[in-house]
Amino acid sequence: MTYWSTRPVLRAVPSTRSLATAVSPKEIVRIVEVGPRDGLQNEKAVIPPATKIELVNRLARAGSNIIEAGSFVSPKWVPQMAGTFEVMSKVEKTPGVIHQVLVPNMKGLEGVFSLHETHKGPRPVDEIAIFTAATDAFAKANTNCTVTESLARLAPVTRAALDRGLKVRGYVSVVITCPYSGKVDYKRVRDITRELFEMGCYEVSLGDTVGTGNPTSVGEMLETVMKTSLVDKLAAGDIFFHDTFGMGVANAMKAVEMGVRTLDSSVAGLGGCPYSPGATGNVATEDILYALQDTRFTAAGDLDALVDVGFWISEQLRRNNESRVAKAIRARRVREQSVKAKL
Ligand SMILES: CC(C)(COP(=O)([O-])OP(=O)([O-])OC[C@H]1O[C@@H](n2cnc3c(N)ncnc32)[C@H](O)[C@@H]1OP(=O)([O-])[O-])[C@@H](O)C(=O)NCCC(=O)NCCSC(=O)C[C@@](C)(O)CC(=O)[O-]
Repeated sequence: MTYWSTRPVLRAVPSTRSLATAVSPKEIVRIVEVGPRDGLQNEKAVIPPATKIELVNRLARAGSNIIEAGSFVSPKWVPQMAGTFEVMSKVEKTPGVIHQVLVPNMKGLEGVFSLHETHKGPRPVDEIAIFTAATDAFAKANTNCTVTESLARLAPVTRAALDRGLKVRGYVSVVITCPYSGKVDYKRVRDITRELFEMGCYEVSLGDTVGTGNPTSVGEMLETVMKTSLVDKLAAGDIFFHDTFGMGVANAMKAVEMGVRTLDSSVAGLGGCPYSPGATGNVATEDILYALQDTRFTAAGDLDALVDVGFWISEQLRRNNESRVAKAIRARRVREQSVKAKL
């Protein structure tokens, strides 16, 4: 069978075809690879900067073209993210690959500025991501302040980043369920999303941080959020699924069906969130790429190469690879090799 090696990369319509026979070009779904940040931040093992750099570079070589590579947060709060300055200063800059980092406050942004001032060559950071939550309880656990306080803290960070030519992406956590205060009011998600857009974010990622959502609740949440004047922008926005209940791929496909054109995922299903007890890893990038195959959508990334990256990083972390697609592909490779050996 050849479908394992089908590469879900951009496919152009050959110009020699007549209009009558031309295949419609596929619509692009952007994939933000968050494994090196949201993934590694919640793994028990703290890996050295050299391994993180290798991960980011291997992902780029495997075709990931938007990579969240680290975060400039307090190492006391998230020790796994210590060393992001070094990681970003040594990551290979490949044309066409966007490197993003998470920033919680002005101190974090100053870290990015100082990296850019001292770095020789192209700027290592193309975009920053700021984050807040849909509930005060989660915002306090994650950033030691309420949602309103976090938005007030993030507004000047966004302005300063935009002034220096850095694009800004926003995250809203716990858009379905909060691990501390239960079911979330989707109107609150809508209002916070709107504030992030008004602040200057070009895209807002809606995180089902606990991973309790299913296609029905995700659909209801998206419908509420899309009932604003910002429907177009949200359609260009994205949604971020943790896979605690195994609904990650189904939820992602539901979001795509509803017009969302960016998805966040982690190679090998790395990660979770340190302030979200019980949350498992993110939906695996390999699983999303597989689900998008044979649809009218296409996304960057070489599935076979990403499977290799996923097994490599899982080995470094001494953890299991949580991508079901990756495990199935590896099992198939083993079978094919043993058949060949017998010939
Ligand atoms: C926001 C703070 C800093 C507030 O934490 P705080 O304790 O209120 O901050 P503070 O201003 O009082 O500072 C405390 C100490 O941290 C230092 N500090 C302060 N800022 C920085 C910084 N940027 N970089 C490095 N150090 C910093 C600061 O210098 C000081 O050091 P000390 O004087 O004690 O030695 C803290 O709560 C924090 O770092 N939180 C980050 C939590 C985090 O990274 N969570 C995971 C990311 S969010 C997520 O994963 C969800 C998402 C986005 O993926 C979507 C989803 O799935 O839901």
